[in-house]
Amino acid sequence: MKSLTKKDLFIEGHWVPTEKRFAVTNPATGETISEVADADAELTERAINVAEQAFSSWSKTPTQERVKLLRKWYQAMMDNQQALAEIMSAEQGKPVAEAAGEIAYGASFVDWFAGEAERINGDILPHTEAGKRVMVMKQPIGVCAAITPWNFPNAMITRKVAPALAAGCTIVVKPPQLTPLSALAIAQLASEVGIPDGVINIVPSTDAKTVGKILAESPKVRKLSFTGSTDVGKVLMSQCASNVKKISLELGGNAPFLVFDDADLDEAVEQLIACKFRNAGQTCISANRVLVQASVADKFIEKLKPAISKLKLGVGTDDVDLGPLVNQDAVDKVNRLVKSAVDNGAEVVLGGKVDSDLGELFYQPTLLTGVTGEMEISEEEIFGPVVAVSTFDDEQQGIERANDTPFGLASYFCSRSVDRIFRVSEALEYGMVGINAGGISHAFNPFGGVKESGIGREGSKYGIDEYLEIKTVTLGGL
Ligand SMILES: O=CCCC(=O)O
Repeated sequence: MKSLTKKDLFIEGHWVPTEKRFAVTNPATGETISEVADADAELTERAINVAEQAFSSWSKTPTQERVKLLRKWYQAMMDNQQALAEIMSAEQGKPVAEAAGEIAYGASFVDWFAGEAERINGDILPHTEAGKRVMVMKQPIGVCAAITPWNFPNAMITRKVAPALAAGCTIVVKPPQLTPLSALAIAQLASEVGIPDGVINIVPSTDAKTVGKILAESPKVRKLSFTGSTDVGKVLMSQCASNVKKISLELGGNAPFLVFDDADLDEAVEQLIACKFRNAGQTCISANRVLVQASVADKFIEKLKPAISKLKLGVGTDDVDLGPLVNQDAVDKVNRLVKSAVDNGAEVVLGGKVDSDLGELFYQPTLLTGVTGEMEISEEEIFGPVVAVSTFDDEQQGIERANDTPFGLASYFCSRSVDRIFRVSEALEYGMVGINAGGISHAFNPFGGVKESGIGREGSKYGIDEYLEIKTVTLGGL
């Protein structure tokens, strides 16, 4: 087996160096861990052309052959789980154990979509005219592009690449500048297990605007899937409009986490901690606004305090619960939101600053109370380890506050009453609702949002449809 630490572009099964390179740093230490090749417009076009050539044979490869290769790729990721987790932790900062969890989560999309490849079935429909039948065929959409974020350097790639390959599509991936190494490592494994050259191409780049525009505007690319900010998603969507490209967007969120007066408060605390502190809060489905019914707020906060206090912050290679934030911009944003909340009357109960003994990117697990819906911290995605608690009086007000945002990705609530569970889950304007559950992500769940949180669903039995076209074939003369 070759080393999984790769630093060049991956195009047509070859490692392609470039003269211009960029540094990838370890957020825990500030050290440069690699100098990675930097794709420009020409290399991006080359990757698209290669994916187009590979499409003609991959799309015709028998399903069972594609399934076999996907299952081998899944197994290779699991066999190398620890090595991949160490690469991820070094470039992204999350604890190695958590990174290993992400590798299993990421690999599970490959396994899941290998299964879905076996169930791409068409239909034969009756026709109103005698002597006619209608066949519905499902065909791979063509060359795909994926633009992925730094917070889940493995799973956000596999959640797009696996259904694309399962459907018979080829793909060009632009991984994030901050975490390209995880992407290149799984490309190496794909190559080792025999996924044909050109089926997966990886083009890390510092010029995200140019590469993104080429991928969005190229008529050779028939589908673009993006996970990232709403602002960038809107730009890509307008660029994709130039050739009416199919697009999936998984964008920003502002997840409410409601605790009702009939909740099991111990369970609510446990689920909130799991949800909020995953990846140090740098998760698009992280609880952003913790809304607690006023009558149970004091009791809830008393239970929450010790649970947050015992979280261990530190370097990802140690036995810790959370690592550093990804870079200084991330820390600056959290500092700004916390300061503005405090200036407007919120109280810091725990944390509220960087732990500079550990380093400048290590933000302490933080609890803020007295937060209101008007504060910036309630309107923006915090993307850091800050629990911002506000209160509401009754169910109706809780739902209104929860829906009072242009975003609609994930939402959560805790309640033990069956009628409330149905009422509230129907009333929440979100693509995903966790009830007494802070963990809602699985390969078999549809993942995606409404409103400005995106378009389309990833994972699940629905996820493969994003990579397929439906063709209606009417047969006469029967
Ligand atoms: O942050 C985005 C995705 C996280 C997940 O898949 O649970």
